[in-house]
Amino acid sequence: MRIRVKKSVLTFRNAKQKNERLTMLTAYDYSTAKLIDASGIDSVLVGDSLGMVMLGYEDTLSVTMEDMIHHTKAVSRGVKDALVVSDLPFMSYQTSVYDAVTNAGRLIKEGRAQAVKLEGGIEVCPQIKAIVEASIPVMAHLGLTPQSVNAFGGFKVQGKDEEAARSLIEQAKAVEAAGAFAVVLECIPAKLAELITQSISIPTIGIGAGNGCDGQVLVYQDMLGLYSDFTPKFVKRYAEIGPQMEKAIEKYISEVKSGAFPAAEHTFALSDAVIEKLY
Ligand SMILES: Nc1nc(=O)c2c([nH]1)NC[C@@H]1CN(c3ccc(C(=O)N[C@@H](CCC(=O)O)C(=O)O)cc3)CN21
Ligand SMILES: CC(C)C(=O)C(=O)O
Ligand SMILES: [Mg+2]
Repeated sequence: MRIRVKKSVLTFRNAKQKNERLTMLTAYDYSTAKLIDASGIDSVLVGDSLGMVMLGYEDTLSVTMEDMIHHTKAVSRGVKDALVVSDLPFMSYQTSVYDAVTNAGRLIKEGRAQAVKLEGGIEVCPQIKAIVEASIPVMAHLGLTPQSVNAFGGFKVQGKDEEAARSLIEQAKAVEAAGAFAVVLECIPAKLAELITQSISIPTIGIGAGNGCDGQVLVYQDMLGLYSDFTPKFVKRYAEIGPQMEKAIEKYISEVKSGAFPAAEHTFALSDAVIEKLY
């Protein structure tokens, strides 16, 4: 049996010191969160990617605080051991330090997350500092920050030239200094992610950032073959659950049509005495 231990920001701090890799997956609902937690994951992220994989939007920009709270509540009810981190959605923290602290507080108080994540570097350091001062742990997020999709002109790899690479190293140092307990590095060259990882003392969690990070995160639908709108290069498919679901559903349809389902064992009986009276 797996030994189960409640994870916290200390798990993240200790992991970097001990050079142990951290594991993180997204979850957006109770049943999936429960399953992922029971597998022994360190952290569950209620990502604003839910706008795409759960709600069918083309990007994450339409996701609201209400969406995030709704899904964070469900995930928190399913998780016992993992650290639950919840994304602050677009325009819930960019507008002001006040909005950032208020909305971070809602994800903790109403959603029952244990930490929040927000996108950006130096420009959001006042927000990171204020949220941390309110005793809410903050995970930062640099590189391909999807809430900037329109500024980037698409979901494009970041930090490819010298200037952009230097800037990302500075941004990582800045979010650490502002008090972030970890930082997601999304879609940046592996060598740059490695350099950033060596340059700061908080753990880096990579997605499309190579093997030199202190941990990894993926969207669970991507790694299980449950999402097919696009498959980024950084995704490894650990299972093909989507096609398995399709096969099972096709079988259900054909068995209902043929009358093979439900069988006797799926059926509730009426006693002969009652049947006799009714007929
Ligand atoms: N299902 C899902 N998985 C994710 O990883 C994810 C989301 N949704 N939604 C929010 C963001 C958006 N992400 C994305 C989306 C597309 C690419 C993509 O198409 N990347 C290209 C690279 C383009 C380039 O070369 O610059 C690729 O081929 O991987 C990457 C990250 C990551 N996040
Ligand atoms: C991909 C991860 C890092 C994320 O921010 C999300 O799922 O929203
Ligand atoms: Mg996100």
